[in-house]
Amino acid sequence: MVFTLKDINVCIGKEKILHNITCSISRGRWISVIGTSGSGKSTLLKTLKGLVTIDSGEYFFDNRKIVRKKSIDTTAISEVGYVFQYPEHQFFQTTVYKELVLGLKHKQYSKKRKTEAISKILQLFDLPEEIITKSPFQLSGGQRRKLAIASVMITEPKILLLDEPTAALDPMSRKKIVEGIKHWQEKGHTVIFVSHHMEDVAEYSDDVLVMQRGRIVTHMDASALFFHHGNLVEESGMILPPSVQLKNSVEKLTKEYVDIASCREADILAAVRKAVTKRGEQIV
Ligand SMILES: Nc1ncnc2c1ncn2[C@@H]1O[C@H](COP(=O)(O)OP(=O)(O)OP(=O)(O)O)[C@@H](O)[C@H]1O
Repeated sequence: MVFTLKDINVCIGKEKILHNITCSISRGRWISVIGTSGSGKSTLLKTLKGLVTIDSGEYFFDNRKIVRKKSIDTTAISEVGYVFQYPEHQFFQTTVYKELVLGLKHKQYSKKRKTEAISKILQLFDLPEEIITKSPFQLSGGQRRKLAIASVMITEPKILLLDEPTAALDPMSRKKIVEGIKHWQEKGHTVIFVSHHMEDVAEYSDDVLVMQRGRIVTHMDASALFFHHGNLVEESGMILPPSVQLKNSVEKLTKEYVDIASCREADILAAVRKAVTKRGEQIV
């Protein structure tokens, strides 16, 4: 297990924000964290990155206990990259170039290699080279979000904590970025992804963690959650992904269970198409 939390409680001021959080996360998986606004998703991510004080409970990273007297040994989690919910919170440099080169400061790269690494990451995120002399605060909202992810990715973390990384992005940019992250995860990296986009959650997650009022309501395989425990999603105040809603409507209409391998949209649409075609043939 890369992360193991046991009975973690987090208070901010006098308010208890996280209640008895217990969960284990394996390496190499994509875990999405969902829940309505204020359910504690960002606070959970901040807890994993050691950005909030843990009131009580135990935190193990790679099976090593890393909380001592409420504070986290952050050097133990240096391979964990964190993309803030609001990109503005992570920019400290005066130019995009400085922001990106900062991520390479621990690498023994020549100037040429640094420039190449920066060009490569800009290309990956579809950001024009011209922006490198600009202040991060002169970029558009979507460009800032891309820069926020790029400036963490350039450090080559093994684990990425992403807090709503695609908010404020147009649909094409969103798809491109999430697919890029998926491609990176499939090479053996771990992704913990907070998102309100249920389509993305269904499309890319291995497991989903559902939060409600600072508690983990459930943590299970994405297909099992959306196909067999959709009530937990809805009872927690969220809406099922459109493709899952379509599957449910077809099942209601045909009174037959539609068997589907995964909750990825293409798999659902193929199975629904098959079920509808079969029914059409029976009618004829
Ligand atoms: N710095 C803070 N001071 C006081 N309360 C806070 C602070 N940060 C978070 N909270 C409270 O903790 C609770 C959980 O907030 P959190 O940001 O973790 O929720 P979230 O699920 O990420 O919400 P969203 O989807 O809106 O980003 C909320 O009630 C919030 O008001």
